[in-house]
Amino acid sequence: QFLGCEEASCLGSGVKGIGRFHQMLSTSSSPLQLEGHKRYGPIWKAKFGPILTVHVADPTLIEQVLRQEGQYPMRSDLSSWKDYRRLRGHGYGLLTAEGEEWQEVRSLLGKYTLPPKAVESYDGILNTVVTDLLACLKRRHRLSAHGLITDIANEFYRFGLEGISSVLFESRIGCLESQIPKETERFIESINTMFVMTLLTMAMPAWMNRMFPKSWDTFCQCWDYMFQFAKGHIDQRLKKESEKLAQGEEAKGQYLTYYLSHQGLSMKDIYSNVTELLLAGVDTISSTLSWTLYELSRHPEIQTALRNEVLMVLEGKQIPGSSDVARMPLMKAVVKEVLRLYPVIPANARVIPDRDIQVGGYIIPQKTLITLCHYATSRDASFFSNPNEFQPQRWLSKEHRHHPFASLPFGVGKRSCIGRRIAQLELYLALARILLQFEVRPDPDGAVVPPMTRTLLVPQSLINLQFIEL
Ligand code: HEM
Repeated sequence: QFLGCEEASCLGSGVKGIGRFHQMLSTSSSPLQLEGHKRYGPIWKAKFGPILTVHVADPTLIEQVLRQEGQYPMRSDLSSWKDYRRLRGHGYGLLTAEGEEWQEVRSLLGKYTLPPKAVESYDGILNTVVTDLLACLKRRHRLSAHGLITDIANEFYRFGLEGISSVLFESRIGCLESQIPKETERFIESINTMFVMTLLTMAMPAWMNRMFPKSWDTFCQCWDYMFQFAKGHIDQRLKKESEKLAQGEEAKGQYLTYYLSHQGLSMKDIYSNVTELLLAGVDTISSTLSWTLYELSRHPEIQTALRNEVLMVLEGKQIPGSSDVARMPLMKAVVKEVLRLYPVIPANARVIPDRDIQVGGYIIPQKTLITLCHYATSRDASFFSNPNEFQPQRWLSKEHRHHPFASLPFGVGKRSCIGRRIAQLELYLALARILLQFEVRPDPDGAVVPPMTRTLLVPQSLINLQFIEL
């Protein structure tokens, strides 16, 4: 149910006094954003279950919100993710922490995830993960009829989990081996179910969650497993470290868990941060990689141009490093374009906890959940010509500048994605080597696969691709 903004110049009435803002990152599905924008223009109020939220679907207005987000930007003041942590007595990780607590961890982690120099150092370990991904693809390729690999996202989930684990632990956890560890499968399943349950628990008022606790219970069980998985790996890794030290060996690690544990963070906070980083590194990578190959398979001329770019930069080398991918403008444009069309997190959110703000001539009262609809803006013909077409060249042309807030797949500002540089490096390293080994073609029987929202933006049906070995 939508309430058009034109009905009131102030969005205050009815917005104040809502008890629970469950939203974590997004309540707004992609079709809902497009429909809302079409019916009501760039700003409107809408209800999702018990949550009343102001939607903003114009880059200038999104910029206005983000410029007023304050010292400690907040995505939501209450969410089922936070409820779970309170219930179990867990700490908050970077995704869920707020205020000074958030700022402290953000500054600490940011030192190792944001400066390009710091991120470059992960290329060695990430390349070992890419080597295993290629072995996996070759195994599947050999066993398949006509090189058709079905459900490509499934291979990339395991790649995402192994990739983020390698950065967190500087060691490998076996997600890409031919015998997939049961715990890996269960971790990935837990993430997927948790996202679906996030939507269900948000759509119901709190009393309904108490009366019909199945969704809430399943949601908690998924988180329990994710925390348990992370704790197991952290304990194992830190134990190895202390054994090394006991034997007089130098134990200077180059991995995120090491940095966190040597900067005075409590074990409780390390567990919650690592759990949330593991979660953040799986679907994001898998989805972006799947959509990239899907689009490249449908645009063979762009695929060939990208392969040529990789070949030219590598000059006969087989394995690119971070300095090589930094010299691949088409690669960067392809990933940017994929994230414009398929932003894994299709809407972002902000709550300004302590003051009303003015946006596009409306007053948005403090504590209102504001949904930033960047799926809608990035498919809006006013900001991108042929908005539904895959045209990476648009990012390379100097004449066509885009509004800087029209496509924000990683968010922007102090609370933006802290893993974006790691994610980009991982995607570039994987894509470069996949394209050197394979030509990727669409599923011969395959229809168009549209995206849909399940908290995250996911393919509506499986993405199957034909791999031809080069
Ligand atoms: C294509 C890949 C990715 C995309 C599109 C993406 C997108 C996003 C978005 C939209 C946000 C919210 C930003 C905001 O509120 O302004 C976010 C936050 C975050 N992301 Fe990512 N992400 C990706 C990969 C990763 C990876 C690989 C990691 C882990 C290394 C990661 C860790 C995080 C964390 C910890 C936050 C919370 C930051 C904070 O609250 O301070 N992300 N991401």
